[in-house]
Amino acid sequence: TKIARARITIVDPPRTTTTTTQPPPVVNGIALLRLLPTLSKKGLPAMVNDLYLKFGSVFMVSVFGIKVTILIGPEVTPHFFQGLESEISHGNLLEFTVPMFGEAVGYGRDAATRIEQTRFHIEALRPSRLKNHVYPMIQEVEDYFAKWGNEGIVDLKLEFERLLMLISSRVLLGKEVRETMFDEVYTLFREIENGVTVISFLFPYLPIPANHRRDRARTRLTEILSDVVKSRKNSGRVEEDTLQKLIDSKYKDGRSTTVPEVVGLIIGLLFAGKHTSSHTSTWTGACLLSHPMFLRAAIEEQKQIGRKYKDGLGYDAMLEMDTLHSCIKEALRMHPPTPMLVRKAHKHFTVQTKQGKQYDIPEGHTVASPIVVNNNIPYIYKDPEVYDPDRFGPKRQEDKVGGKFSYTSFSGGRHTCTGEAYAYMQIKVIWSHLLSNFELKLISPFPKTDWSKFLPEPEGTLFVRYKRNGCRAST
Ligand code: HEM
Repeated sequence: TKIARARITIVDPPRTTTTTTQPPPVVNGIALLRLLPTLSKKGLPAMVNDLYLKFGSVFMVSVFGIKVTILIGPEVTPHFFQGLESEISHGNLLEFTVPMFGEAVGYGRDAATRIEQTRFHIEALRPSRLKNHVYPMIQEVEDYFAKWGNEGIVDLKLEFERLLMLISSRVLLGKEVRETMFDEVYTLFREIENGVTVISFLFPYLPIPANHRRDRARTRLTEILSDVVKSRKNSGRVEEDTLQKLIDSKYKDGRSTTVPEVVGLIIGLLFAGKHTSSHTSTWTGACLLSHPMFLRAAIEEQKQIGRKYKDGLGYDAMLEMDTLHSCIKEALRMHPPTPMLVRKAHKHFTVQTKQGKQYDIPEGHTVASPIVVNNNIPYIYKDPEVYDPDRFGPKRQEDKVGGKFSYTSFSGGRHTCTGEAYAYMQIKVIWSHLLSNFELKLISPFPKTDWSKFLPEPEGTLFVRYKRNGCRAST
């Protein structure tokens, strides 16, 4: 049985046949004020959904004096996702990352350099490179859960946060950090992460305590990582991790990456990959452990794959875990860690809705596409409020049938997530181990989403009772 959870339900807006281009409908201040109770009680997706129902898939709101055009659904988002950087880009919307990653990378640099640096990320995280990372991931996961007792109660959210950082430090940062400096790096990184708030997003350089703590933490983290990079460069020592790939990266003109660039690039990857994967692992657990039918199917798949790969699971085995993959993908559909994508339109463009209306989006507008609403459109996803991993199975493939940009948890087009394959791999390694080795029971209620966080997460704790397979429960 599928257990429906109380979530937003989106109905298709009425169909019209107008074809003349017009400006997007404007949501005025009064309409926004009327939705404040919805925002405080049900959160951002419910509020944007209400606007979608009323205004359709394209509308404009004014927030803090900034005009934001909202685009919802695959019909109106192709240009948003794949338009040229000169026509639509992040503009200065990611300025808040400069004090986090440093001025040597990303939005501290010009667009051409940034594009080359994105290529370094893409090459360092290529799925083919993942093969080398799977064994270290498995080792890290086995060592971690070996420390659990035969039975007990744990907060999975807390466990995953630490475990994901352990995996990242081994696979991304490398053995120097993992073996001798993990605790300090973990603490510093959390300080930088905690510095990401609505205020730091809007005013990244405001002299407030949170920004000071973030700056102090980055200075120290930069010192530590710079020493690691310099020591490798000086000694000629070469490792198998992602840090090494960034050290070995070269610009088109043959120039090597500098130490501050390598450090900024690796902090950027840590930031992009850690909280997203850790919250997705938690949501996957909450969804699976509250849906017995899918839990049984995922456990059965582990048994089958375990029988096939008797000598131990590796890269190929992980790729065969289609059921687990769908369970994670469905948790991500319903609980995307990045709920809203934003861009700046440098040139006006036109969109056409499913109903045939055409809108002109003016140059200079901030444009946003809410993943939380895109992923719940009922003409693409049947009963979108229901956790149903089978929707991605070979018979239904709802996201493929819905067309390009129907599933946007990893964004799409020009800025699609470079770490998607890596993310699935590490979450599968974790859940494959848990499902194969433990009986798990959810104790906490199904978590709500904490919308007060800049990057929303499962609210509170996620307590589960575990019992190691083959162990008798104590009385
Ligand atoms: C479940 C886990 C993850 C989710 C849901 C996720 C989601 C996203 C999204 C939505 C974007 C696009 C933002 C935009 O269009 O503005 C993005 C970008 C990115 N992600 Fe992920 N991500 C995940 C894990 C990871 C991991 C593990 C890494 C690396 C280790 C990573 C690296 C990146 C990078 C480098 C970008 C920037 C791409 C660009 O701007 O060109 N992500 N991610």
